[in-house]
Amino acid sequence: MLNKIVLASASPRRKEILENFNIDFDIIPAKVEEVIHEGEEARQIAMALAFEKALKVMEHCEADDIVIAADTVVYKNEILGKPVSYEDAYRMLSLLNNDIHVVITGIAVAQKSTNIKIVDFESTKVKLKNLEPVRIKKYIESGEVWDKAGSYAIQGKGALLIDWIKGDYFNVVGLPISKLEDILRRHFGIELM
Ligand SMILES: Cc1cn([C@H]2C[C@H](O)[C@@H](COP(=O)(O)OP(=O)(O)OP(=O)(O)O)O2)c(=O)[nH]c1=O
Repeated sequence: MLNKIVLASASPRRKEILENFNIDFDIIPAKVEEVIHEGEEARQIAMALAFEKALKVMEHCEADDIVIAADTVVYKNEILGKPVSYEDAYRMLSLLNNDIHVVITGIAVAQKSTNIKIVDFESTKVKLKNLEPVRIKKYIESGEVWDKAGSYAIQGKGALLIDWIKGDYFNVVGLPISKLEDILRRHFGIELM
């Protein structure tokens, strides 16, 4: 019998990405408080939060279920999560403006019955164009910044802010699908092709 796959995420983007591949899955959102500790590295935070989400959801699953979770952060001198206000979004986008930053997604895959617990990360470099303050304001007013790490969505109107990217595009959107397949193939014999 095939193991059930559970995506531990409320993010519509993660669901949409995974739906494009050869895999049936259920969704159980993970409710974890995203606390960032002083001095922690971005990749450490992204991996720890992804791992926490996977473990939380695993409690509600059958022992054979394979649970997948992810967490995305944006990093430039500091770790940027989701904006909490207009000012916060403006500050983040001004920090990222006309420069290179990295988007890091932690990915965790876990199964209770085998005690397999894998945690890894993917990193993508993104360069933003030189944006006039009025363009940044207009973008925030578009309304898509709110549930996005770093206050932009590359898959939305945020595409207009981007100069170039180096690495996996899907990693920026929130799910490093190629890295995920590496993990699923290697540890569970599951192919997404
Ligand atoms: C940089 C960037 C982030 N994002 C999103 C991906 C993530 O959904 C979000 C970062 O928040 P996360 O905390 O990683 O995820 P989430 O709260 O949306 O969902 P869950 O914890 O239930 O899995 O930012 C984009 O959609 N596009 C982008 O270009």
